[in-house]
Amino acid sequence: MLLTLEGLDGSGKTTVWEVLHEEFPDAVFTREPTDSWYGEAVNRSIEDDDADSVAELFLYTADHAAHLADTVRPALEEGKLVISDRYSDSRYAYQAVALDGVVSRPMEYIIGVHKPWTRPPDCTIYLDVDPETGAARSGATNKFEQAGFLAQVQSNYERLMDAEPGRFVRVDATQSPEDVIESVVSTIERVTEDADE
Ligand SMILES: Nc1ncnc2c1ncn2[C@@H]1O[C@H](COP(=O)(O)OP(=O)(O)O)[C@@H](O)[C@H]1O
Ligand SMILES: Cc1cn([C@H]2C[C@H](O)[C@@H](COP(=O)(O)OP(=O)(O)O)O2)c(=O)[nH]c1=O
Repeated sequence: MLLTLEGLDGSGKTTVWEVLHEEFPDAVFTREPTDSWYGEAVNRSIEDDDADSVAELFLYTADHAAHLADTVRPALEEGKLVISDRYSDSRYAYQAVALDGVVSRPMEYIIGVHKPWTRPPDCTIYLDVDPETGAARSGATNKFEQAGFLAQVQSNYERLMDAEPGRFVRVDATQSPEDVIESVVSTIERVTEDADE
C-alpha cells in the first residue's frame, strides 16, 4: 500500500514522518524531493529564485520517475507499506501555481504529464494548516514558503481533495504535534486494516 503525506510547507509533514518510523518499523519511508542526484537538482532549483517554472516542473517530475523506479515500485512489489513525505500531489498543487499564466489549465496539464506512468497513492493524509501558520512555521526562507503563494497552493490541494474525496484524509495540523501524530497513526492503522480485509 502506498500512503502519502501532503500539506503546505510548515504543516508538520516531516515531524510526523519521522515519528512514524517508530510506529511502523516494517514500512519503507521515503520522500520527494529524494536524496538522489535528481533530488539534488530539484533542491538547487528551489533555492534559485530565477529558475524557469517549466524546467522546474520537469526536474521534479524526473525525480518522481526515478523515485518510482528505484524505491516505490520495488517496495510495493514486495508487499510493503510505503510512506512518502510529499509525492505527486505536491506537483499538482505547487507547480500548478508556478505555471499559472504559462500554460493553460496548469493542474490538468501536470496531472496529464504524470498519468501514463505514475502510480497513484492509495491514501493521502493532508495535514491542514492555514498559509500564515505554514509560512511562519517554515520560516518563509524559500520562494515557495511565502503566505501568498501558499494560499494558492492550499486552494489547489482543496481542488484535489474535492475531486477525490475517497483518497484523502484531512487532519487538523494546527493541533499539538502529539494530537496530529495520534490522528495520523490511527488513520494509517485504519486504512491498512481495511486493506487487509
Ligand atoms: N503540530 C505542530 N504544532 C506546532 N509546531 C509544529 C507542529 N508540527 C511541526 N511543528 C514545527 O513546525 C516546523 C515545521 O515542521 P515540519 O515538520 O518541518 O513541516 P513540513 O515538513 O511540513 O514543512 C518545525 O519547526 C516543527 O517543529
Ligand atoms: C515534491 C515537491 C516539492 N515542492 C516544494 C515544496 C517545498 O517548498 C519545497 C521543498 O519540499 P520539502 O523538502 O518537502 O519542504 P517542506 O519540508 O518545507 O515542506 O519544494 C514542489 O513545489 N513541488 C513538488 O513536487
